[in-house]
Amino acid sequence: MDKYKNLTRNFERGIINLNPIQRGGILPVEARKAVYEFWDGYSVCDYCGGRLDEISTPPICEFLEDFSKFVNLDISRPTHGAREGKFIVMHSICNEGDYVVVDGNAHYTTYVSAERARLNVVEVESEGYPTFRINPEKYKEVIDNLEDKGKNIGLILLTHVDGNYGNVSDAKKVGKIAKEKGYPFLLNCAYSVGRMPVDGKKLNADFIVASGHKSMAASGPCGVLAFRDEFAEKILKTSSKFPVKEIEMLGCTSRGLPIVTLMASFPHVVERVKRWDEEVKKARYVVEELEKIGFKQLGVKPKEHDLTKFETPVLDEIAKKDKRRGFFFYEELKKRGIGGIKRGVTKEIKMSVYGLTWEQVEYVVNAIKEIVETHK
Ligand SMILES: Cc1ncc(COP(=O)(O)O)c(C=O)c1O
Repeated sequence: MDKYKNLTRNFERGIINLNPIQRGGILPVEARKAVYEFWDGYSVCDYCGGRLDEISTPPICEFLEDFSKFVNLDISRPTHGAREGKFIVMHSICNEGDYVVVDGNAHYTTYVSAERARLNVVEVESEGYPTFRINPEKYKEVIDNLEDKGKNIGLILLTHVDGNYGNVSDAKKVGKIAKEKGYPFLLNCAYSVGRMPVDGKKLNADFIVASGHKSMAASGPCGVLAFRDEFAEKILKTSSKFPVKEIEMLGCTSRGLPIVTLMASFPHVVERVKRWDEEVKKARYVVEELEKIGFKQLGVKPKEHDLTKFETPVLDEIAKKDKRRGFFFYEELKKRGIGGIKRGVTKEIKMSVYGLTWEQVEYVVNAIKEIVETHK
């Protein structure tokens, strides 16, 4: 039992963390304070009248209304994350064996959600190396092809910002195609809602899934599913035996600390998305500076999102000579108080400077330049 004593994160405090999946989930002070109030199990259930989304102390009910306005859709429900939101939509609005059309950059959780809902998945391939761009027109081709074969299409899904290249896809166009063809359209906003402004109706989305721990400054796991009124009947169907309980939510989803941090961070998140242009400038600055030392940005150029993937042949060359091999980069960064880059990997790296101050961004860029210059 000793292994459970004094659990620590084993991640340096105060380190600048460049891991893209973690940068959007850092809690502001207000949310950290809420942790101390709500750390017990079922801590949001003190005044529950039977359903999570109707709780007003703490203000979950109002939060869901505020969130719907934030993403400009009609109804919202808490989830445990983006993946659970995708599964709920697939399971409630599709029929077993239906086809889901997804982009070639879709996250693995899109595929496992579809599998769990017993659906088939067809991909719209990206344009491949080096941009990996998703061409909205290709959705039309894939849909036509499925229709010609007499297949039932249940859902069109697009990853708004993918987790590999940080490409911002043209949701509005894909949504328009889905609408013209008469299919519901789900936008996976795990990497967008909470970082950048997202307007569901403007983007022609019927459903948006968001991730609290990835992009809304919340503890994991939590997220939100927002959708249009017309899908309420299917998504919010209640149990015949327990008429107050929504089946797709298994009664209640996030019922403790994570949803509290999501709410406590919400004002901070609402403010930070207004500064999105500045975050994009930071990402472009990083690309401009690191391409000077031989890094090559993959994905669409110029950057429109903080998640940035580089090919790094220069690091690979150094790794061949350095006795620490691929680990030299991680170790040199660590010495300089920087973490979050995968250990031992030198061919390609993924990073983000989202939410760092300009001073920190410059520090990171200079540290990487110095490591390369002094080791090559
Ligand atoms: C594009 C994308 N969608 C979904 C997810 C999963 O989000 P969650 O953990 O909230 O289910 C990720 C995680 O990396 C992602 O990159």
